[in-house]
Amino acid sequence: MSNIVNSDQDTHFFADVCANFDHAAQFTKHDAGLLDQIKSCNSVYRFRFPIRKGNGFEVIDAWRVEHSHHQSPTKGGIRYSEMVNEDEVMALSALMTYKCAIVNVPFGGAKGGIKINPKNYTVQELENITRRYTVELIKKNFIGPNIDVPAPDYGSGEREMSWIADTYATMNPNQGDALGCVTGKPIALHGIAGRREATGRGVAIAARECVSVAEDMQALGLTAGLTGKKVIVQGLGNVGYYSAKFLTEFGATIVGLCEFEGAVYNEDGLDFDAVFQHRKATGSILGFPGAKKEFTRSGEGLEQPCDILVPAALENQITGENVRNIQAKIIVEGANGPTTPEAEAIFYEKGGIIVPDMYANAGGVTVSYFEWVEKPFTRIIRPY
Ligand SMILES: NC(=O)C1=CN([C@@H]2O[C@H](COP(=O)(O)OP(=O)(O)OC[C@H]3O[C@@H](n4cnc5c(N)ncnc54)[C@H](OP(=O)(O)O)[C@@H]3O)[C@@H](O)[C@H]2O)C=CC1
Ligand SMILES: O=C(O)CCC(=O)C(=O)O
Repeated sequence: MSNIVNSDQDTHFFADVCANFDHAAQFTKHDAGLLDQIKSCNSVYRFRFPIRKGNGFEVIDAWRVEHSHHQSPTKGGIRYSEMVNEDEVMALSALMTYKCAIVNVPFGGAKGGIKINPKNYTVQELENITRRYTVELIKKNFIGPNIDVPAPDYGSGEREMSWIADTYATMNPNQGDALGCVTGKPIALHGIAGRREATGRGVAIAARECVSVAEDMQALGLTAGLTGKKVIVQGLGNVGYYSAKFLTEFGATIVGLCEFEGAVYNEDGLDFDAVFQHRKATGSILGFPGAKKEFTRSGEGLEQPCDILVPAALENQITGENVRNIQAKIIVEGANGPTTPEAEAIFYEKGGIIVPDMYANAGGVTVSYFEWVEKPFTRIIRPY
């Protein structure tokens, strides 16, 4: 059982992001109207389209939200998840605006969502869905190298980005920079070396910088530096896998890994890649031979002894309900919005440190900027 709570019935993610904004805004002298303008989502495009499935049709719900047009283009990933809803996409698009501002990349924030569980579709069906989604965005001017530039997010990756690039370039045959309509593309299709690893690498660097401050670590009863620090990572997808990889390279010990179906733990250390390969081969993180403990409730994995917890799956994972059981002293947010405001307040009361998402996971959009700024003025030569 996972502890996901972002269902259609429980959607306050955007309100949480706005509450954090209001909290920060009180320390500024900006006009209230201007702050309101910054906070709101500028454009919310909700649409539905049919695809053929089996002998019939299925209607897919989808979104693209452009939170802020203060910079062009707007930028942000596309989430493929059956739990996607409008509130979530709005919240994620707002986080993109603030994230881009923090790392000073010249984009407004945006985000997309396609309400499907990719595991329930064939590759052909996923391609159809992605291409149709792209066409819908083109029709409404919600995509383009200087308009709005998607990227990978939860449930999507290089393959989906290549379908988007190809669809956009096909429909804009005279646009020389068409491939700049999306980032996170495969290297062979004008992607950029390092984008795949970028978010996790950034998370690991953020953790390394955080623990380098000796006084802060002393206050937590820890020594400075990553060497010997015990880490639990939630999510073994793009962000979680590369966070674990680089944290290991920087000297930390991965003691726990949590996935949808459960969690594994070994206080002496887990080989994250062996766990990943085990999950790939068996379909489950459970049953990994190197684990000393395993939990069928994924959330229990978060509550095991460690110094640093890296939630790298979804929002609302550390809540008022489980935060008191979290033994980590530092949370480095790989996912967007993994800690609710209530949990955050309690964690700070306990004396913990949180390295926030919009800084910790900004490596992805930073390297996306490098990919985008190259703006390949290249036509795709197709054999058909
Ligand atoms: N990709 C990127 O560049 C960036 C991503 N992010 C954020 O990072 C987070 C993860 O994204 P990303 O790594 O790309 O997504 P992926 O789809 O690559 O991986 C997500 C992983 O988390 C697992 N998972 C889902 N829910 C749970 C749960 N409740 N408990 C444990 N594991 C779970 C998934 O399992 P399963 O394999 O079963 O689906 C999957 O392995 C999201 O919040 C995203 O917005 C932030 C910045 C950039
Ligand atoms: O690489 C990008 O443009 C966006 C990545 C993303 O969606 C995110 O940082 O949450």
